Amino acid sequence: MAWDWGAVIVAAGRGTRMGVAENKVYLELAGRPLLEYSLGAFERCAAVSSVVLVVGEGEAERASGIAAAGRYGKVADVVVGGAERQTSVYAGLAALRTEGALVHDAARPLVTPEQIAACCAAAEEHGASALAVPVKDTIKVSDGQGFIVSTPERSALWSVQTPQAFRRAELLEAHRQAKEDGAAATDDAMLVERLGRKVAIVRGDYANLKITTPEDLPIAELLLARLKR
Ligand SMILES: Nc1ccn([C@@H]2O[C@H](COP(=O)(O)OP(=O)(O)OP(=O)(O)O)[C@@H](O)[C@H]2O)c(=O)n1
Ligand SMILES: C[C@](O)(CO)[C@H](O)COP(=O)(O)O
Repeated sequence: MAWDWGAVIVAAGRGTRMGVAENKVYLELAGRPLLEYSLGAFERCAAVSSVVLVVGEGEAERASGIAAAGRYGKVADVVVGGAERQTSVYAGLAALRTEGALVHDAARPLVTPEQIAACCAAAEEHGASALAVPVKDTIKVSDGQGFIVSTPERSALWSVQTPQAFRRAELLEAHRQAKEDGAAATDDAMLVERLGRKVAIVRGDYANLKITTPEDLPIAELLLARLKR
C-alpha cells in the first residue's frame, strides 16, 4: 500500500436490539468476546499499522485487558466513545495519526484481513471505499404509516458493511462538517457522500454480518465454524 493505514474499531454501543444487559461486543462467539475477532483481523492485515479502539464509558479497562491478553499489539489507543456511532467514530479518528483511516464495527466479527486490504487498495485508487454486498430482497420505501410508497430498482441497491476506508483528513473534515450542520449518518461513507465525494464499492461477503439481533449470534457461530475464521 502507498498510504500508512490506521483503523478505528468502534465498540462503544449498547446492543439494545440484541436485548442484552451488557454491551454486545463482550458477548461470546465460540468462546471468545466478539470484540476479539475484529482485533484479530486487523492485527493480521499487513496494510494496517495501528488501531484505535473506541469503547463505552467505564469499559476501557475491560477492552484494554482483552487487547493485552490477545497480544493485539497494533492497538495504540483506547478512547471513550459517544452516545451515537457517529460521535464514537469521530472520537476515534481524533486519536488516529495515519494517512489512511479505516472504520470498522466491532459488531462485525467475521471480517477478513483480505477484505480490509481490498478496502485500503480501493481507497488509494478512488479516494474512499466501502465494503458492500448486493441486496437480495426486494426493498420497499414506506410512508411511515405502514404502506408502501415505492420500490427502488434492486439491481442498483447494495447493503453496505464495514470496513470503510478514507484519507483520514477527509473523513475528519466530513465529520466536522456534519457536526456543524447537525447532520446524522448511519455510516461514514454517507458523510463523505454529502460533501460530493465519490466512494467506491468493494464487493464484500454476506458472511460479514453485523451482530444486531439475537438470531445473528448463532448464525455467526455456524459461519465461523464453516469458514474457519
Ligand atoms: N454510541 C455508539 C453506538 C454504536 N457503536 C458501535 O457501532 C457499531 C455498530 O452499531 P450497532 O450495531 O448499532 O451497535 P449498538 O449501538 O450496540 O446496537 P443497538 O443500536 O441495537 O443498541 C458497533 O460495533 C457498536 O459498538 C459505538 O461505538 N458507539
Ligand atoms: C456502518 C454500518 O454497519 C453499515 O451497514 C451500519 O450502518 C451501522 O448501523 P447501526 O445503526 O449502528 O447498526
